[in-house]
Amino acid sequence: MSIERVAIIGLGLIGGSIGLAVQDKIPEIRTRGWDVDADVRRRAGERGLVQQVCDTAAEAVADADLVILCVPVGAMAYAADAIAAALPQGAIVSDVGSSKASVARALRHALPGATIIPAHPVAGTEKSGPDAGFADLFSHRWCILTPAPDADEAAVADLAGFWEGLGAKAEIMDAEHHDLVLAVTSHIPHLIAFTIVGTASDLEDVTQGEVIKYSAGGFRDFTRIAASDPTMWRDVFLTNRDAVLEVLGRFSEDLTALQRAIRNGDGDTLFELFTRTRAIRRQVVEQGQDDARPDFGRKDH
Ligand SMILES: NC(=O)c1ccc[n+]([C@@H]2O[C@H](COP(=O)([O-])OP(=O)(O)OC[C@H]3O[C@@H](n4cnc5c(N)ncnc54)[C@H](O)[C@@H]3O)[C@@H](O)[C@H]2O)c1
Ligand SMILES: O=C(O)C(=O)C[C@]1(C(=O)O)C=C[C@@H](O)C=C1
Repeated sequence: MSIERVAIIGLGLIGGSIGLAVQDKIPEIRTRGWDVDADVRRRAGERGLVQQVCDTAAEAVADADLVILCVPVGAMAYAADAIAAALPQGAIVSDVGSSKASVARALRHALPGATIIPAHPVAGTEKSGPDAGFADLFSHRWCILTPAPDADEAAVADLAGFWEGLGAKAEIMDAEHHDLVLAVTSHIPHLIAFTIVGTASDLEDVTQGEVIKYSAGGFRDFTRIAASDPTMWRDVFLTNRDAVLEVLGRFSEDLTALQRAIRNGDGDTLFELFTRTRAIRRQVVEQGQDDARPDFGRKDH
């Protein structure tokens, strides 16, 4: 089966970007969408995020061969319940959640017998909502598919082909492994940003407003990440608890070692680490994770 009709449930940053990307890059696929929030549905219609914004979830999925749930991970089960009765036989159900193992369990429970192929486009911004999406968000970015070992191979291939059609690079991964890798590369970095911006703001009393006034460079970069959607990130940490706590334990040990090095005047340890991390930055840039965010690098960003 090749995909001809996609239904997008949740029309915020990711759902809206998928809708725009399909219309831009695979226009032969028809797009319908629905969001629980009436204001989002109205704005999605105004922006043309999908060809048809529906009044109900049932109408959106009625003849879809691919349904993609683009809601916060804590809302996946509710979204699955909303489509359950109307889901066509044989349709692929996927999602874009930032954590995978617990979402897959929730979807299997809500949609017994459905063809469920979870996925995670590793692309986003700190913005959210129906005004945030853009068609090139997924260009040259990874989309990690985490099918169960007994998943329908043709459905996995169809979904991988769909994401490649949107410009992404598809990769297959075990869900638990995905959750550990993303805890390292995405979840803990966000937690660090939330923490440092929170700490700096708490220190405003001491610094009398100077943290915000003089924030440039490093702190400013952290504030972009720390501006990310609170609902989304609350749900990520609650659903990827084990992997996040494991990586956080290791991070805390490394931080304590740095604290000791600073206290002891151990410059070699600091220099060695900073040399190593500088080389890692070079590798990341060389591996060409092109940043498709339209405002990336702009002065007002
Ligand atoms: N933001 C990112 O950078 C990013 C990147 C990759 C994956 N993701 C994942 O994508 C998903 C969506 O994130 P987003 O950034 O698009 O969020 P968003 O807040 O921009 O959009 C989510 C939308 O889902 C709607 N919604 C909530 N509950 C619903 C329900 N039960 N039924 C229907 N609609 C519902 C909301 O009204 C909202 O419009 C999350 O699971 C997130 O983890 C986010
Ligand atoms: O670029 C950003 O602003 C993001 O936070 C995107 C990012 C990431 O951490 O890389 C955030 C969450 C996702 O699940 C995938 C991508």
